[in-house]
Amino acid sequence: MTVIETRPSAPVQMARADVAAAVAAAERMLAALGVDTQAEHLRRTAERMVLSYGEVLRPAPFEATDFVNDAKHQGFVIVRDVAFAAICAHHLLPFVGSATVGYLPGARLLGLSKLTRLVEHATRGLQVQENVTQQIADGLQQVVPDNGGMGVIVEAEHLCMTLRGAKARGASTVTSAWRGALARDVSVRSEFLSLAGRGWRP
Ligand SMILES: Nc1nc2c(ncn2[C@@H]2O[C@H](COP(=O)(O)OP(=O)(O)OP(=O)(O)O)[C@@H](O)[C@H]2O)c(=O)[nH]1
Ligand SMILES: [Zn+2]
Repeated sequence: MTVIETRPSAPVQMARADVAAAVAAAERMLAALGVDTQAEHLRRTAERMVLSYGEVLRPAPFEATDFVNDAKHQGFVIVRDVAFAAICAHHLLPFVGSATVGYLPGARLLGLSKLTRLVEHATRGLQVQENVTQQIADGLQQVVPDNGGMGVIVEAEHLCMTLRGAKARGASTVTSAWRGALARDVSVRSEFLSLAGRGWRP
C-alpha cells in the first residue's frame, strides 16, 4: 500500500504559513479595496479568508489501499464524474467540475474510493487544470504501477473566465491525459471514451 503524501512542491503549506501575518495582510487588502472591515459582517472576514484558503489549499495525505486482482480482471476500471472544486493559481478564484479516472489493472486493484481521493488530492493547492489532470495520472501510476494503461478526463468551469474577465458564461474546459495502451492505441482510447460516456463528444 502506498501513502500519498502532501506534494513537496505544493505551493501552500499551512504548517509553514504565518496565519497572523496573513490575516493582517488580508485586512489591509480589504481596507485598500475600500471595504469597511469594521462592519458587523466583515469584522472577522480577513481571518475567515485566511482559514478558508488554508483549508482548501492543503492536500491531505491518504493511504492508497490496494488488493490482489484474484479474478484477473483485464477490463477497464473507471470511476466517472468525480466532482471537485479547486482554486486557480492565476486569480485565486474557484474552478469547479468533475474528473473521470480509469485504468487497466495488472496484478493489483486499487480501492475504488482511492481514485476519488486522487482527484481530491490533485485539486488542492493553487492549481491549473492541465496540472491537475497530469497529477491525477501521475498519482495513479504511483499507486498501481503495473497498470496496462490509464485515462483521465477533467472538465471544469473556471470562474475567472465566466464570472469576470472574458465572462464566457457556460464555457467549460476539457483536458485529458492518456498513458500506456491508451496513449498508444486509438481503439483502447475509444473504448475508454465510450465507457466514460463521452464517445459522443469531440
Ligand atoms: N492554461 C490555463 N490557463 C488558465 C487556467 N485558469 C486560468 N487560466 C488563464 O490564465 C490567464 C491569465 O491571463 P492574464 O492575461 O495574465 O490575466 P487577466 O488579465 O486576468 O486575463 P483575462 O482572464 O483574459 O481577463 C487567463 O487567460 C486565464 O483564462 C488553467 O487552469 N489553465
Ligand atoms: Zn483564474
